[in-house]
Amino acid sequence: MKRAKVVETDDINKNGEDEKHPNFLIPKLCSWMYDLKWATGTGGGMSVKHGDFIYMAPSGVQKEMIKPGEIFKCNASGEVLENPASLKLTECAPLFMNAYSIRNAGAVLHSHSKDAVLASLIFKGKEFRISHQEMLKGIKKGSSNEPHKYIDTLIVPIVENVLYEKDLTRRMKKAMELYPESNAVLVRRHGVYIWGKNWQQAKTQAECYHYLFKLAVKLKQLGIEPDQAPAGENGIA
Ligand SMILES: CSCCC(=O)C(=O)COP(=O)(O)O
Ligand SMILES: [Zn+2]
Repeated sequence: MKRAKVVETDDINKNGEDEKHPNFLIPKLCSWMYDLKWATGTGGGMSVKHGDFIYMAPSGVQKEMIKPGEIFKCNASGEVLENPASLKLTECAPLFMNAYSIRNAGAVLHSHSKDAVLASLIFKGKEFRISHQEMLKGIKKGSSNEPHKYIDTLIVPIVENVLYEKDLTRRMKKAMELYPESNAVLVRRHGVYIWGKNWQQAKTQAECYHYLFKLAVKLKQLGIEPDQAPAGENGIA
């Protein structure tokens, strides 16, 4: 028997609205992304699953100013059921759907952060790699509950950019199938898609990935390979 979702009374605002509903969460999370410069110039965005439905932000709007009444409601196949403000659905919709259908994600975001773009450029091939960093522990191995270890090498597949966002769908799917342990796909010269089992995990993993992207760029500038095992480090042991 399906258990009814419990709504915490703390989540209900004075107008009787559930503030943990994606109609409220997505504007809040998009504003957080904007503040981090991950969703400036209308780019980037976020999608959250709630029960049997998938909620997505609109396209081409100021992502830090989205209102609860502007969020799209879709079914599990990504078909739009409600478009309350008659806006255009995000161009990222088919890419967000990859995370739901291939990884059973509960939330997915698309970031245009400069650190993600630079991380996609310091490695010329198909993979971003970094190892021996404490923040690796904040990222799970694929859909499992197993975190990366400090000594593991985190690999993020890189796909080449295309003219239109939706045309990235096939490349992202291919990258996800080739790299089942990754919870992110970098898009060269564009940004990154990151997902998690719920919005909290998508958010924390996104923070860890972005931290590691920034660090890798700096390490490269210092002539240190981000995936190189430590050598000649002689601190107290
Ligand atoms: C300057 S945004 C270019 C288009 C893009 O990359 C993007 O992520 C747009 O997403 P939207 O949700 O606005 O369709
Ligand atoms: Zn984009």
